[in-house]
Amino acid sequence: MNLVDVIIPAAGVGSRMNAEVAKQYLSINSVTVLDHTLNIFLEHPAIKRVLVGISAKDELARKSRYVNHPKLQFFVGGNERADTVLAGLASLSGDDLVMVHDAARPLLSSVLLDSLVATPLAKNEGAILALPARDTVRKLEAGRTQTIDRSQIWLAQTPQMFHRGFLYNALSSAIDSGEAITDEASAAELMGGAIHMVESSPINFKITTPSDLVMARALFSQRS
Ligand SMILES: Nc1ccn([C@@H]2O[C@H](COP(=O)(O)OP(=O)(O)OP(=O)(O)O)[C@@H](O)[C@H]2O)c(=O)n1
Ligand SMILES: C[C@](O)(CO)[C@H](O)COP(=O)(O)O
Repeated sequence: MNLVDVIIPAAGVGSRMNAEVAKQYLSINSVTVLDHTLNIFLEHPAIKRVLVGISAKDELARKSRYVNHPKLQFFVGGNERADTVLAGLASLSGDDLVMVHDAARPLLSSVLLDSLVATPLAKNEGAILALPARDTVRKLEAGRTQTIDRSQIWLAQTPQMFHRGFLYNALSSAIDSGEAITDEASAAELMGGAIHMVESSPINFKITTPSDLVMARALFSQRS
């Protein structure tokens, strides 16, 4: 089995959630979103270490129920998600496999994690969970619509897995060149890296807005 380090970017402010605290600290069934996410990785046998990127001003991360877990470490993140991930990569050494997973995706299943971990990766490749588009896809530009061939459209999720050295170089280069990148695969593509798409589930959605939190709470209630 591949042994993998995980970086969890959790240094965002959650502006689209518009809540009193950053969304990773909102509660679902009395457990924070971050702790739900940590639980998935801390329980998984393929995971070596879990590195959580938090804001320099964070006063809540160390209240985690896993704060003393031997696999868990915190580091200070950056202004953008990519800066947080890069800081996490800089705190690791070697070229082992590393995964990046949003703190705000607490509904990842261990079965999907197994599928990703089992994906063989060359040094300049990546593997990500992604969801094929199900609905008709339409582009709206300058008031005109155009229907796009949905068979080629995949919605990127996390985790996203790479060899550490390749991802470090790809993210550094994308940040230095001022490219606006929202995930690791975008940076890898800019370096010519091939990305394996591992088919995911809509349940692994990201909690972004208040309606996502409602759905996540309903799904967790159904589980318990
Ligand atoms: N500087 C940043 C910005 C985001 N993230 C993290 O990246 C993940 C995905 O980002 P997103 O959903 O955009 O979170 P926020 O930036 O917090 O939300 P928003 O864009 O609504 O402000 C989240 O777990 C978030 O905490 C991070 O670690 N460092
Ligand atoms: C990485 C990501 O979750 C993939 O869907 C996403 O791109 C994160 O940030 P966003 O600002 O919500 O696009």
